[in-house]
Amino acid sequence: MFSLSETIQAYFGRFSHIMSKADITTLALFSSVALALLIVYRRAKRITVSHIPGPAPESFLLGNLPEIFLSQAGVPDFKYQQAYGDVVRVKGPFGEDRLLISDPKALQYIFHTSGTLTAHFVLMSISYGFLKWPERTEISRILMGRGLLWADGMVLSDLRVLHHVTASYECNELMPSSAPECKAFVPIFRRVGSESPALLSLPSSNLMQPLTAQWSDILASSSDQCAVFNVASWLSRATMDSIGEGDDVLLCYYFARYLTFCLIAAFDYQFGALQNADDEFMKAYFGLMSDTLGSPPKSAIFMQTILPIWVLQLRSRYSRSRNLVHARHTAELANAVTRKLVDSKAEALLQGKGNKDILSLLVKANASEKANIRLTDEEMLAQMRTILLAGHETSATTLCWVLLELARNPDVQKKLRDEIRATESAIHARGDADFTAVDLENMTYLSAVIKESMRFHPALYQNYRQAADDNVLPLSKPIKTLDGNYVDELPIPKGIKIILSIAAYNRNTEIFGDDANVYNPDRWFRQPGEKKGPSLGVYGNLLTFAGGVRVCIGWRFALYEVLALTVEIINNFELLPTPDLARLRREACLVMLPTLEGEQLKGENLPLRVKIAPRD
Ligand code: HEM
Repeated sequence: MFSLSETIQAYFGRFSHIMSKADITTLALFSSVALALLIVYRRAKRITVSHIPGPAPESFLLGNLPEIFLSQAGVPDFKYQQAYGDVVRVKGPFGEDRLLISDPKALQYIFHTSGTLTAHFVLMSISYGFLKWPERTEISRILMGRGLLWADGMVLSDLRVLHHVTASYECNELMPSSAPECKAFVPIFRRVGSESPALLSLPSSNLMQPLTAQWSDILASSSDQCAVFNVASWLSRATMDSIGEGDDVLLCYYFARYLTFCLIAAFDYQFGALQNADDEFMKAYFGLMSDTLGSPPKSAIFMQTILPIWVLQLRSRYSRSRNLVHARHTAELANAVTRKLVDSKAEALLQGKGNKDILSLLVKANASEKANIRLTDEEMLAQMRTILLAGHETSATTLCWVLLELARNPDVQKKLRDEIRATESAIHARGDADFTAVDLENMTYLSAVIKESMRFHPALYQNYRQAADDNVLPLSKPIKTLDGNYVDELPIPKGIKIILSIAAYNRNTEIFGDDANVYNPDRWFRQPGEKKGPSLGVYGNLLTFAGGVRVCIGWRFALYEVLALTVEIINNFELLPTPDLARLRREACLVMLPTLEGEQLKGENLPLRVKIAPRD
């Protein structure tokens, strides 16, 4: 082996006929030093995450995490975006560098490009460059068990779910790109919301009293035909009932992580949540998120961030802290409900009365499998609990924010009601009794209101990912680094934790216009040419349902549910703001829940004044 200076000397030795030996040695030494300096300089100039501007940490121990996890949802995201742009360096514990990203191209890379979904016969494999934060998946495990939201990486149970579901379905039924399965559920959403006699006569063993009928009764008995409702509580129960309903395959769809397919919501079960607000199961679910995840103490943020997962697991199993006791109690109730369902499906199958809902299919497929590849009880229940929570809390919250904006913007509310009633007249004129999925889709102002509300108030405001390997993020526009240079791509190290800000992306002015920070449904009628940026989300290019290989599996279901319930409520009622809204918070507890300042522990609260909407 030659040293660097010997190599250089050997090279310059070729010129010995024109240079003395001393000159060659000096030149070789000089070149070695220059080369070494160049390497050091290039290293120093190499852009790393620490060169990216960001807020000063609150403390060395916790960095910026208290502000990020204790503020109202989206508030730090918007603040950092304004001050530092769409890629922000934030600090974790002990000075660790993290990123908060709302840059469209970087997000597209993380959500879409870095993940691929490959079909091999009936199996699908997913390679995925950004995994979930382990401490966040532990939260999913506590709330929902080892289901779809929890899983990451090559999880055996995915293979099993995939196997069972594909064994039960024709492949084309699993891809609801035209969404016929979801549309088929519009009558159920309408029934949950409505008082239409035609729909009430749908066969049902335990028919709940619909939401509008109950509101109408309460208003009729009040002296001024007006009442203040905690709309959040009502909607939470209405969407729980929607999830529980359904006689057929609800929605189905692809995967999650490396291998998977789908899961489904048709439980073929009626929770009766609207009818019975005191139901123990419903009471446990109501307030679960705000109680277990809202405003965590700093010590909890610290522990969650630095403790190994097995310690967190022990803590969640044995801790006597109120929020963890609540989470365990809800898990037990949910397991009991879903276990009963599984047993009743198994019994029905034995008697040859099997239904076509997903649970029946799973039970059937599972029973016919060899023992070593059967879904365990725990796996089966976890998938069902995931659908229960992911499907009900998000839709209920979204509806809350839709109704809040309608109460705050009476012009928008009136315009929407006019469109709904004009459509209703057309439906009656053609001899039909009720809105169909196509009627809902064709209401352009309704669609603009829902898109705008989902843009402005995404129920899930952040996603949390960690780079599986060293990687390079492409950027939509160059970033000015702390030392004054510009970079148009950002190298990131393996393991770096990234917050994908759905809330901040949804307010990106380059994509949604200079007035992106204003609620304005009319923006959706602007020329499409005005929108720029890569294709990211499944609905209006919003990130509200995430995107790519881990997109929300229930987005179409949720969309029809929100459309149908909004139509039902606005057609029948006028919504007005109350003075309490001055205390309204966007509570950051994984899902962005409405709560009132000073009463966060009471759970979701959206107090709106409700009147019957007069007809001409
Ligand atoms: C407006 C309502 C909804 C919103 C805003 C929403 C949003 C989201 C988002 C942002 C994700 C990605 C989460 C992550 O990767 O960490 C997600 C995943 C998921 N959603 Fe939804 N969702 C809604 C309704 C539903 C419904 C109705 C269901 C079921 C019936 C559902 C089931 C799921 C499941 C199982 C996942 C996990 C997918 C995976 O990780 O592979 N969601 N949802």
